Amino acid sequence: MSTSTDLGGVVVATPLPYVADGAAPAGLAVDYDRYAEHCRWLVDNGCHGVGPNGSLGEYSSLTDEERRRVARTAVEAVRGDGIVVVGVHGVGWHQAKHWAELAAEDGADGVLCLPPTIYRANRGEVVAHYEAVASVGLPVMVYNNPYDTKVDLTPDLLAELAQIDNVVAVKEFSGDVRRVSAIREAAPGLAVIAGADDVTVEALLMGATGWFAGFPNVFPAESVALYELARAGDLAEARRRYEPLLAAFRWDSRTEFVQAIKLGMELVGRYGGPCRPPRGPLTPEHDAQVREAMARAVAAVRGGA
Ligand SMILES: N[C@@H](CC=O)C(=O)O
Repeated sequence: MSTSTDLGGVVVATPLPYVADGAAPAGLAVDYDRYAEHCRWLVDNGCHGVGPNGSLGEYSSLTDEERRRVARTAVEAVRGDGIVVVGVHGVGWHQAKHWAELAAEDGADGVLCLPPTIYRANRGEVVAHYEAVASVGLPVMVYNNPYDTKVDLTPDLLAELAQIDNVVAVKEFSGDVRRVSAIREAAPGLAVIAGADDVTVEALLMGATGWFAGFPNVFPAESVALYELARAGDLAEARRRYEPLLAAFRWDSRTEFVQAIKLGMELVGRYGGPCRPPRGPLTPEHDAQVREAMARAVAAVRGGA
């Protein structure tokens, strides 16, 4: 169990299981029971928590009612055995703050928040956005994803955000592993969380305290083992286990990451299922690439390679 106040550890960004239902948006309803079972399975396999309503959780395809129920389902499923860090991304501060208030009411341990998602906010606007979200009182993990938001939370800007009460961590998704050291220098009190699967070991070796991304949905126990090896500085063993996983892990940063991770789950016997439109299925070429990457990863995990 994690009691981390910096929202560290292996916290899994969770996808949603949909089932056909003509009355639901796009004919696909969230299967809450299956989602609860998945959250529980992750913590039972050693993960330190779950992150509902991130981009992997297709939050932007949910109705408001669904979005809240997903967060509540996660809290109820893992309560006491892991942390729940709810995605509260919003087009502006009002929406993000609203979702943070609901997360607090529902018993979340923290929130994950992008900068305003609908326009390229300037520095002062980014600070005001996080002040509003942090005023709710839950620990806040800011989310640097300059590909989706067009706002880069640079080490210098993070140093300013770290001054805000309750801002405790950054999920670093830029892909630039140099950022880990730069952030630790600029904002020593801010926890750096590896935000993309294929930079995890590099980031953990350089002082990141968590891993918040998607492929632990496929390989939870192995991810926790890898996390512990990297945190302990066992580079040789971490690299031996990490390298066969990397071709799969790279899909976490690709446009079709949701579909790829759901296919990865199917390939290890879990339920993945479809995505809500406009996300479509993988092309045959991408499908084959994910399967090939997964075959290598699964062989390594099963063979202990
Ligand atoms: N970017 C994803 C996590 C990555 O797998 C999210 O925020 O949900």
